[in-house]
Amino acid sequence: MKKIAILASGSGSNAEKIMEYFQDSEIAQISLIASNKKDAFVLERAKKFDVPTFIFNKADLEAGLLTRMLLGLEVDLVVLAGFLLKIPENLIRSFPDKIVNIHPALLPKYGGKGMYGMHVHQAVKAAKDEETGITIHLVNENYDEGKVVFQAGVEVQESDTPEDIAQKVHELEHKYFPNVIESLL
Ligand SMILES: Nc1nc2c(c(=O)[nH]1)N[C@@H](CN(C=O)c1ccc(C(=O)N[C@@H](CCC(=O)O)C(=O)O)cc1)CN2
Ligand SMILES: NCC(=O)N[C@@H]1O[C@H](COP(=O)([O-])[O-])[C@@H](O)[C@H]1O
Repeated sequence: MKKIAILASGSGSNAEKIMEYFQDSEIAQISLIASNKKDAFVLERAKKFDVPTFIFNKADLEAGLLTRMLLGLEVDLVVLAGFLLKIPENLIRSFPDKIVNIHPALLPKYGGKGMYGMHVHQAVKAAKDEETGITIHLVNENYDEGKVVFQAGVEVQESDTPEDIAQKVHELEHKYFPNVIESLL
């Protein structure tokens, strides 16, 4: 049975879809949901699925505390699902090509520092792009520059608000992320 840990900083709708997907799986289990925000709603979602949770801060992350926990749990894949801190070298070195992130745009467009959540959809709207989408990629030391493993696009209408765009992107994320995660195990 493969073990998956999810890191998330916010609501956790992607984390919930992943927990649902693997709930009765014989291939993998969600061993941990970890967050850097003690009030993140993802922690409530974890309780519904009886998934253990762990709260940490940026100093813990950079000191290797989370890395040691994930190694101790013998996690096979680390999934970033709306996680908003930079993954440090100590974690990347311990899980080479085993950390995967979902980004709410078609990288390399709209990536890098500051490009997260609604900031991304606002930028797509401001640019009057006719398409956006999702990118699922392996994580390296820089934001949004790791190897792309999957992309999917969706049309943006002129009348779409950033919130409409966010909804369309979330639908893509929920549809594809669990399957792509399974393909990486
Ligand atoms: N080493 C890596 N760490 C992380 C990556 C990555 O590709 N390599 N992806 C991000 C997720 N992400 C985009 O997909 C992303 C998240 C957050 C930011 C950002 O600018 N964060 C702010 C802090 C925000 C906060 O603390 O609320 C910042 O760094 O100033 C950019 C991209 C996860 N980690
Ligand atoms: N750059 C990172 C980033 O913006 N990640 C995005 O945060 C959202 C989390 O939603 P969720 O908490 O409902 O899963 C998702 O749209 C994800 O792509």
